[in-house]
Amino acid sequence: MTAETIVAADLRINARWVIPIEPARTVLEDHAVLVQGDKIVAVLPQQEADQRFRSRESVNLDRHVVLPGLINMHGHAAMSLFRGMADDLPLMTWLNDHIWPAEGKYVSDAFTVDGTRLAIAEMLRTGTTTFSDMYFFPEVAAQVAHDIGIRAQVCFPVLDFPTMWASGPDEYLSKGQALIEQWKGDTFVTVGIGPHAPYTVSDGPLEQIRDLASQTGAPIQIHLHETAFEVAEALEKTGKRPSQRLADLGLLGPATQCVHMTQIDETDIDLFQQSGTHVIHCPESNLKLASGLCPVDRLLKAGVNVAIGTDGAASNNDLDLLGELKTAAMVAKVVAEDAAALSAHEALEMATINGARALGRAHELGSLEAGKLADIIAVDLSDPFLQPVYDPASHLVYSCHSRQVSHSWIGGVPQVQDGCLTRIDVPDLVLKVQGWAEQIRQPAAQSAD
Ligand SMILES: CSC[C@H]1O[C@@H](n2cnc3c(O)ncnc32)[C@H](O)[C@@H]1O
Ligand SMILES: [Zn+2]
Repeated sequence: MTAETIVAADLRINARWVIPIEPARTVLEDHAVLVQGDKIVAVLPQQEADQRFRSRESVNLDRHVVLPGLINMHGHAAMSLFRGMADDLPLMTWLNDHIWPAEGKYVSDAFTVDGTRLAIAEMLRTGTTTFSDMYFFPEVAAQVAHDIGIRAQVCFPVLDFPTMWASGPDEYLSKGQALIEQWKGDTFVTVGIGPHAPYTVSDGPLEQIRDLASQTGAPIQIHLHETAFEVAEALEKTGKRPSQRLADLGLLGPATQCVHMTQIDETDIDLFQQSGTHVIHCPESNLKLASGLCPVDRLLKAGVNVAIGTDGAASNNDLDLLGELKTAAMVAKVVAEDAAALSAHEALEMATINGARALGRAHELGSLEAGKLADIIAVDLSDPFLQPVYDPASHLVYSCHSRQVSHSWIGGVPQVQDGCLTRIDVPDLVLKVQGWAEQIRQPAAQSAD
């Protein structure tokens, strides 16, 4: 018998429970996660780790559950500066009468720096390690995410009409193409194409988007079938459901992520299943704007990949993915009329491995397995009101609050330690956010005088 070689590691995380996501629906007890550089090298029982590894640093999390970092697949990060500005409105009134005028007035590169930092601070603090963004000044959001060290899919916007970022489809696409080139090969930032919605982007630009995506491999993310009105209006104008129009234009496929999908019939399910298109479910935004609800259970049973997103903080009104999971699980049961629909483990898969699949990064993200990137979070289950703990997966989805996220590492780098952000100066950020709020609040204050 030969003595086993001792392997060096940078970091050892000892956890009371580990939910690795792969293998599916597994809860490991008293295991260790070993990290070397930016990757996981082993997930194994602590006693075995004692024999096989020597680690430079050890973190003992003996009241915690450790799992892969969460993946928030849809949002508009800088819109955090509009949180609570226009509530209790349906989608088109919210957009036409409140959000789009405010964006025209306030959104700039400086707004995007501070708004994106605010969103990233909230997401990191609540367990997200990768997010997808669709907003103006994507070059700014990409740089902010990269500098902080959070992973981001940054989708540059495309609309038929001019905005503060571009004068029309040709400029959106040429600026976006330059961004794709700039970030090629980066481990933190990937660039996607973000046609806003079928009702704001016409066929010509959609065809250009299809060609750019196939030339570059860039993913496409689009708001789709958000409301019954969107589908009815499209049927009236084009004779087609928006999903069919996108399919006919060649836009559906494994690199396409469709956000919302509250209106689904059997033809949509067939299109998505056959093309490998992903659905991004945003239940809280759909509830708050009274848009409708995505039938997640039906889609999952049909083999469609469903990931989860918060949408922006102006329609949610937070970026807390654990909270979103609870909502998703509750709503899925009512929609399916089945209490077994979307179990706690399935909900956790939506926020981890399914997000990684939608990003085309399941080989390196979404589970705690040797060889994958060390994007790891820990949630402290010692709170008296979390006792007893029979099943940590149940607690994560149904009982925890995001403040119980205690630690987070991205590529092995600590981002949250004992509940504190390590790489963002929060007091300084809050001062800047208050400065924006004073400007944005001004018109209401004047009219009240
Ligand atoms: C093209 S940049 C993103 C654009 O989308 C707007 N937006 C935010 N939330 C939603 C939503 O739920 N449906 C449609 N559009 C949305 C945002 O304000 C930007 O203008
Ligand atoms: Zn959105």
